[in-house]
Amino acid sequence: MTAPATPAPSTATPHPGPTAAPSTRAPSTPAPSTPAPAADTAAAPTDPPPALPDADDRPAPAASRADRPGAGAALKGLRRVSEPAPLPEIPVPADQAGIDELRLEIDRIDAELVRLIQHRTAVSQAIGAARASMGGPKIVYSREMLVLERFRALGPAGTDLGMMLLAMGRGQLGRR
Ligand SMILES: C=C(O[C@@H]1C=C(C(=O)O)C=C[C@H]1O)C(=O)O
Repeated sequence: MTAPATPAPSTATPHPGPTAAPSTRAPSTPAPSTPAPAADTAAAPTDPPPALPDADDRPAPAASRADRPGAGAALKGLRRVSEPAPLPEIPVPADQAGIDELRLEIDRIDAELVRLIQHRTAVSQAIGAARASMGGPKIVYSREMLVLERFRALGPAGTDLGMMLLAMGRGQLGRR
């Protein structure tokens, strides 16, 4: 895929003393097995991942289990850009009007998610294009494992979501 016309702005502010996901995750959270990140958005979720040439440091996927020793230490490689805003409690609506109101909120959330995913994809592809132009690897598994650890806060489906985001960022770069 092509890189975005404008350079992706860097929103990552170095943060001394990262306090990433592990501190908020219960140690007893079951760890689903984490398959290798998908390399192609067009691939069915059940497809075996295609060969991924030019990766610099594989195989790291198997080491993504948060229950392995040192998982928390590994997450220190993920910077927390800012403290997350606390989320409001959502009361169960009492009537149709309340449901309609919450649906509006879902519509807003979804639109923002789509916008952010598009932005993330553009940022990821810009990094990939830069690395390719420097003769570097197309994929950095060690970094991808850190990204997936972040999404583990959402449970097993979060890992799937993280893998889909990684695949979107790879675009053509991840194809054979
Ligand atoms: C964006 C990068 O390049 C690739 C894409 C990643 C992503 O979308 O998060 C992570 C690692 C790399 O495989 C990067 O190295 O940070």
